Amino acid sequence: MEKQPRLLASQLLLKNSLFEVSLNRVLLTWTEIPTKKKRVSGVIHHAFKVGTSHGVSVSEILAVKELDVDSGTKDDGRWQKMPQKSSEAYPYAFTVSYVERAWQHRWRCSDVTFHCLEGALCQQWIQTIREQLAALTSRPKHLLVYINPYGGKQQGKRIYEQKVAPLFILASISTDVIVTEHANHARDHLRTEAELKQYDGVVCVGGDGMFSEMVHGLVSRTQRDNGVDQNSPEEKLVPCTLRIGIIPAGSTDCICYATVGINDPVTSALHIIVGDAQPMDVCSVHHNNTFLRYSVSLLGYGFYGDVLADSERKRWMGPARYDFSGFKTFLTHHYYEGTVSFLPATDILGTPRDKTRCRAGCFICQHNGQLYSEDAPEICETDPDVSDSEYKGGWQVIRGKFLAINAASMSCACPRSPKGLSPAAHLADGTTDLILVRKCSRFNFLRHLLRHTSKYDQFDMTFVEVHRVRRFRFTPRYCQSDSELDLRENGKRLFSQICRDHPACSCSPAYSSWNCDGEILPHAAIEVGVHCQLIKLFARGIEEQPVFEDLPNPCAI
Ligand SMILES: Nc1ncnc2c1ncn2[C@@H]1O[C@H](COP(=O)(O)OP(=O)(O)OP(=O)(O)O)[C@@H](O)[C@H]1O
Ligand SMILES: CCCCCCCCCCCCC/C=C/[C@@H](O)[C@H](CO)NC(=O)CCCCC
Ligand SMILES: [Ca+2]
Repeated sequence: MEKQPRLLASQLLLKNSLFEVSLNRVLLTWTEIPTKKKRVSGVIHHAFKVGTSHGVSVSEILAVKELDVDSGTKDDGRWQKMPQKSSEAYPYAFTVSYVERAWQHRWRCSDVTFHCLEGALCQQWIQTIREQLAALTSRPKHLLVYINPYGGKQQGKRIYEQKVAPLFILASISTDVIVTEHANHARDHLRTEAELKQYDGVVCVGGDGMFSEMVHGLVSRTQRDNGVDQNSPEEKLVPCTLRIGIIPAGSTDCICYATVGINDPVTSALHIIVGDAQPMDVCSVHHNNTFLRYSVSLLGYGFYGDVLADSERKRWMGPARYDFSGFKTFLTHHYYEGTVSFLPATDILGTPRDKTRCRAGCFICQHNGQLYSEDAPEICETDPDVSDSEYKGGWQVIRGKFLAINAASMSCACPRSPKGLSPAAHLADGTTDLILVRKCSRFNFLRHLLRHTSKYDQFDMTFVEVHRVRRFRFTPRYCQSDSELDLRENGKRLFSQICRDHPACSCSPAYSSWNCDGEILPHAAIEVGVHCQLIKLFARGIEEQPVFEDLPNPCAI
C-alpha cells in the first residue's frame, strides 16, 4: 500500500500507559511505548505483551468528542471517570468512536480515549480528525427514516429509538422520522410527497415488505421524474441516486441478511453511518404490458407462493407463520402446469453452480455491471415460440409440471437458510437465477428443501434445474384469457373442473400465486426483466471472514 504522509503524531496517554498515536489520511494508529524493561534470563524484554498496536481506518471512525476531564464527556452526555494518575498529569482528553468487527459479520461501536498534556494539542487532534471525517463525502448527513411499527415482532419503534437513534446522534446525522400509519404509507410518501433533494438517503425500519415499499416509492418517483413509462416491459429504467438503508425489524429480513451478512440493527446503522454503497439488481414484473411490481429477492410460484398466500392469513403469529404455513404447504404437495420461457445470460462471468460467492467488492458484479452499461440493452425480442421448440432466438422454452418456479435475483440468504435459495447468485450482476423444481415425490422435495440448510447442493437433483437469465416469462397451462382478473376465483373454478374430470386423482389446483418479495401478485402469467444495479443500498456486501477468527481484534496490526 502507498505510504501516506503523517498528519499528526503525538505521545498520548491511554489507560495510564503512554502510546505513540499517529494519524494519516487512511489510518489512525496507537502503539504502546515501552516504559519499563525487565530482564529475563539475560534477555531484555519490554514490559508489555506483543499486540498492543492498534489501527482503525479513518473511513470507520464514527465520531470524535472532547472529554471534560472533570465532569465526563462534554457533548454526548456519556459519563467516563478519569483515572486519578492521568487526570493530574494529562488533564485534556478526547474520545474516538469507531467500528469494531464482532462475531458473524456483526459490527459494534467501540471507544478509545486519549489523554493529552496540553489543551491545544487535544484541540488539534479533535480538529484534524473532524476534518478527515468531513472529507468523507459518501457519508450521509441528513436521512429520511420510515418505521413500520407492525413488522416482524412489532419492535420497529423500540429498535430504532434504543439502538439506532443514539448512533445517528453520535455521528451527527440528522433525521426526519415517519412512523407509518398504514401499508403503502412509506411508498406513497416517497413517490409523491417527500422532498427528496434535502436527504442523502432513506432508511426503513422493518422487513423485506418495508424495503419493497422503499424500492417502489423511489424507483417509481425516479421514472416519473425522468419521463420513463414503467408499463413498457422493454423500457430501460433510470437508476435511483438516493441510497436505501435497512434497519432489520421484520420476519425474514433476507435483503438485509444477504447484503450485510447478519440481520442486526446496530450493524446496519453503522453501515449507514460510514456511508457504504452496494448496488443491487431489480426485476420488473409485467402482465400484458402492464406494470405489476418490482422484485429484488424472490419471485416464487408454486411452493413459495402457496406458503405466502397461506401465511398472510396468519400474520398474528408473527415470524412463526412461515414455519406453520411452510409445513402445511409441504404436506399439500401441489404441482402446477405451465410454460417457462427465458433468455439465458450468455455473455457474463459466473454460473449458478459456482462455488464462489458474491462478497464485498465482488469482481463478477463489477465485470458484468460494466458489460451491461456498455452494450445494454441488447435483448433479443423475438417472441419465444411456445410450441415444442426448445431454443429460438436466444430464448429457451420449458413446459412441465412444477412444484416450484423460483427466480432469485440475489442469494436470498436469511436466518432460515444462511446460504440462501441460490447461494451463488449475485447482488448486482444484471441477472436472476431461475430455479425449476419439477414434480417429484414428497420425499425428494423434502430432500431438496433440507439442502437449503446444509452444505449439500440443492441443485444437484434430477428434478431441479437452474438457469442464469436476463428475462423470463411464465404462462400457466390453464390460462383462460389474458384478463384472468380474479386469479383465486378462476383457480377454484378450474380446480373443481379438473377434479371432476379426474375423480380418482389427487389433483392440484390450476394456479398458484407469485410470491414477489413477500407480496402476492394478482396474475399468474407474468413477464420479468432484470434491471442491472438500479438501486443502491447503505451496505457493502458480505465481508470475507478473517482467516484467524480467534484473533482478539481484527483491527490489531
Ligand atoms: N403502519 C402499518 N400498518 C400496517 N401495515 C404496515 C404498516 N406499515 C407498513 N406496513 C406493511 O407491513 C408489511 C410487512 O412489513 P415488514 O416487511 O416490515 O415486516 P414482515 O412482513 O414481518 O417481515 P418480512 O417482510 O421480512 O417477512 C409491509 O408489506 C408493509 O407494507
Ligand atoms: C422442511 C424444512 C424446510 C426448510 C426450508 C428452508 C428454505 C428456506 C428458504 C427461504 C427463502 C426465503 C426467500 C425470501 C423471501 C422473501 O422475499 C419473503 C419476504 O420476506 N419471505 C417469504 O416469502 C417467506 C418464505 C418462507 C419460506 C419458508
Ligand atoms: Ca443478480
